[in-house]
Amino acid sequence: MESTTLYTLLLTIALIFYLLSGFIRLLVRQALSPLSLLRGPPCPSFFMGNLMEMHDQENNNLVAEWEAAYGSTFVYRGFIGGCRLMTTDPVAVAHILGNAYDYPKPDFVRDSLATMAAGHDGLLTVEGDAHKRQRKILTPAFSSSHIKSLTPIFWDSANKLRDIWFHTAAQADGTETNESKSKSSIPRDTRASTSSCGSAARRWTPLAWLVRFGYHFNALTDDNNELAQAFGVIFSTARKFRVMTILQVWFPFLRRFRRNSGVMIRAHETMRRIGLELIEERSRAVIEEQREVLSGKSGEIDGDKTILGRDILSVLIRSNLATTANQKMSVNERKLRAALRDVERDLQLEHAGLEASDPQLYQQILTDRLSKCEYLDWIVRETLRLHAPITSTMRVCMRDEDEIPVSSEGANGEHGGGCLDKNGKRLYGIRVKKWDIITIPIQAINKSQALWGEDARAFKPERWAQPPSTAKAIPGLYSNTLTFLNGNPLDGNRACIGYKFALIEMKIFLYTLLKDIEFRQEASMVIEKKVNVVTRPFVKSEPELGEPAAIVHPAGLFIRRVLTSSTVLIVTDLSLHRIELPTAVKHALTI
Ligand code: HEM
Repeated sequence: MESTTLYTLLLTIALIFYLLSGFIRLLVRQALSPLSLLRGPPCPSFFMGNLMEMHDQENNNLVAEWEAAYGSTFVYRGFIGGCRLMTTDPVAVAHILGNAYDYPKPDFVRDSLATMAAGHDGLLTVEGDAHKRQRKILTPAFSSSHIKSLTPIFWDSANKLRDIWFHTAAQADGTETNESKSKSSIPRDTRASTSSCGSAARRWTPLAWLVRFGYHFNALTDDNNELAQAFGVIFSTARKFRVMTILQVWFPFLRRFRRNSGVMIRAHETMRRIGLELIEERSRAVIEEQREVLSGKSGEIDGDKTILGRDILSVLIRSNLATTANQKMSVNERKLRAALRDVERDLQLEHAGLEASDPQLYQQILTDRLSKCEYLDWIVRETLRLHAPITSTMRVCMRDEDEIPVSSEGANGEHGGGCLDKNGKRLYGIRVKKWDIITIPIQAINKSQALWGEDARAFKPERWAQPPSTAKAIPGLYSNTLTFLNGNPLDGNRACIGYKFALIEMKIFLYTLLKDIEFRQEASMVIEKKVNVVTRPFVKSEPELGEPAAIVHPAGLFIRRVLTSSTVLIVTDLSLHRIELPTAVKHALTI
């Protein structure tokens, strides 16, 4: 054989081997994984494992069925039959989530989150020291006192959304008059169709987030807003089941050939540009503000006074700039003032006419009352338990080897505790190796009958009067649910940083919308869940609507304006939950 031919042959073999090496490594890793000893459902496809049947798991009880058949800890199959651990065992979950830096999100999950919206350097996607640093910087912006100062923005947003619905409802029926543009004069018999509410509601979620960072309100109503269009592109391409997507998980070079990548890149560029503009604009304003304080032209920086002072970005920029002792002291001062203001407000509440004479103060007291309203609180807890917007999360073991402990006392009602392997041997620790993938089924744990009782899948706010003691084992940040992930981290905390934000915002939105609008669902309307970055309701019976319509995030509440019904139907499941106004929201409405 000629030497050039030989070289060409060797080069070709080396190239093929290089291209296949990732694949071969994956096969070897999967074959050696101790997870292959565990039980689990049959694998319907060599190539896709159980992934196809899992695609609609938000709308069926697949994980619960697997749990009933194989116990709380088992394996399912991923790409080319690789074993992935799935566990609803609270002890195992606490170990995995509690050691967040040894069990990070797998590379393909981070890449997909980054591509959607989070960016490669965002808090949601970075790991290790970079995460620790970002979390430390961001934490002050999510403190209770700061969230309290942000509530006017939530109220403004809630009112704005309500007005958009009023407006589109009136437009849909051609009944809009100058008068009907105002809240009080919307015709009572106008019905907002899902389609008419669709575009405004679709735009609402991502843009409302930006408002928290100081983005202008007009974006919510302007159809041609470039940021709204960018979000539209990103959200419409999220989570579509394609073989190519699975291949991109394991062969990163294929990620270059993402569909719509040109459009996506432009959408990302728009988001980035507007984000940077916002930062620049806020930085200028904060620096100017501080210059005035230092020159004595104005008093102490009081973050509560202006919209500028209240948005998250300004707080972050301030905390980045706040290095002098003088400014640090002002935080204590602000706390003292806030405490004194609270006392004053409680007193003023006793006076009639406060809403008219001092609407802002009234709003603040109202917010306080809302957060203490027991029944509203139960509704929110129960909605978040049954309808966690993030239905599962994935982790990968980065320790060379580890043994994940499992409950010794029959987690989820199993006899004898532990978990059974393929040979019927009882294990009290699950051996895993580096790169083994783990799924934490948040929704299944939140709805587990073993942990929550026989009626676990029913929407029952009253359960919160006395939650079952078995549910206390769930290592959740909030209400013994995993909705916001872990509450007892050992090394690294990847629990939701914004959960208090979400809770108060949900209450304000519920209050505002329920106060002014009546709701019902037509019997023919079928609502299911659809994952588009987060899980949102989707009108299955009206597929022409495409994307989810008329949705209040994050409560997962689908609403439609109706005539004269005196009841409110809250759609939190495929079945309806009829809640008579006097019992469901009376406390909130009569504050
Ligand atoms: C009902 C509403 C919300 C739910 C159910 C929710 C849930 C979650 C969950 C489950 C995670 C962990 C994701 C994972 O590691 O797989 C998370 C992380 C996070 N959430 Fe939320 N979230 C909500 C609202 C918010 C809000 C309002 C904010 C901010 C204003 C926020 C900011 C974040 C951030 C920054 C992280 C990343 C934290 C980290 O990795 O250190 N979330 N959230």
